[in-house]
Amino acid sequence: MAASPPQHLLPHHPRADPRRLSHRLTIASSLSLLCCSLVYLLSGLCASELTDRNELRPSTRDLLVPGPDWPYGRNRTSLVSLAGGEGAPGSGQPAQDSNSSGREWTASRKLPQALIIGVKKGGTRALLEFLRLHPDIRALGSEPHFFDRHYARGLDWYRSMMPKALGGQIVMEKTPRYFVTVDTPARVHAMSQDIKLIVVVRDPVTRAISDYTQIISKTPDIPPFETLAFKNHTTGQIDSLWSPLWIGLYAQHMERWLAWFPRAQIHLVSGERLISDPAGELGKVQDFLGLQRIVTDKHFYFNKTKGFPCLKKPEGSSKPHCLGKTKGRTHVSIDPEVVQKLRDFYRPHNQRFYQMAGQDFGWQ
Ligand SMILES: Nc1ncnc2c1ncn2[C@@H]1O[C@H](COP(=O)(O)OS(=O)(=O)O)[C@@H](OP(=O)(O)O)[C@H]1O
Repeated sequence: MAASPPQHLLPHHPRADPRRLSHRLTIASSLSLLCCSLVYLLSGLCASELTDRNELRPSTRDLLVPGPDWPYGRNRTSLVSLAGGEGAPGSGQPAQDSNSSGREWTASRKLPQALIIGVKKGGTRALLEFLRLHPDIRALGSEPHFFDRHYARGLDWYRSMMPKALGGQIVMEKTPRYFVTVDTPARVHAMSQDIKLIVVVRDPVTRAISDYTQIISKTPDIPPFETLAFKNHTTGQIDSLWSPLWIGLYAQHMERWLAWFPRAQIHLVSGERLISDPAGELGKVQDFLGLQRIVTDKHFYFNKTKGFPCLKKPEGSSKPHCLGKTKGRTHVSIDPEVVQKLRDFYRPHNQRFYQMAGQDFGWQ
């Protein structure tokens, strides 16, 4: 007959002790309840964190939708912009949204609350691309030219061109030609009396040469700068109606805007300081837009090869970014005597502009 093991070595069968069993069951169910609560709490936290990141603060990378001068294609929007080119409002189709991974159903298309209205060759692309780093700004990559060329398409069309934005975000676009087109101030005013207007101004002589450099790069057969700049080269009479010179009559253009908007609603950016101190100029623009100063000197570095400030690695990207090669190009060389004549021509106009602006931009 086989011997039974001693009683204390026998496996303890629960049924053998109902009191212990119920005690253990109570502990087990309390533990599982605690675990469930913990899992629930943690998943809730994760969900709300995702919501914050995607809805309230789309990543900087999502906001870096390249415009025509921004050589880093990323999605279909940027290709549409690139295809449209500067001055073309894309395909006329509603804007594709850059932040397709985000919770777009909470975002909507709104009319812009801020515009970069000029000036051509002032540094408007640099300003727009730098502002885009701000999570509270949604900016259209291409120039829609709504108020100067496509006004007849109506505000619904204009709205449909804008990128989707969340509640607190500011929608903006840049079309440098607005500053000099006669009907634009009244049209902008009819859309919004509160809109914030930004003008990047640059020494009008350098600006004119920059403008001409672009024109001759597209149409190499045009006459020399001197021929177009003077009505009569011998008498030195300037042709102020020649577009590259006419655009530089800032006081004249500013006067038209001031007939519709108070001075406080127009912010002037120095094109020269945008190059020498981009963070300083961006700080003032962010203040003007009522935004937190998020774009700071941490975002910029000076690229010696390009000779201009560029962006350090934007969030989510491993590469620094500079503007495209049509920005910051070598200007055609102009006879210094001609340059001096132009400086003399602009001096009184610049003085008048400084008075209107309440700011001396230090052009010679
Ligand atoms: N960071 C940076 N990188 C490159 N270029 C810069 C930058 N900041 C300002 N700029 C100046 O911007 C000038 C072009 O101005 P815009 O962008 O307003 O031109 S345009 O009206 O949209 O064609 C361009 O003019 P050019 O130098 O004549 O090419 C630049 O001087």
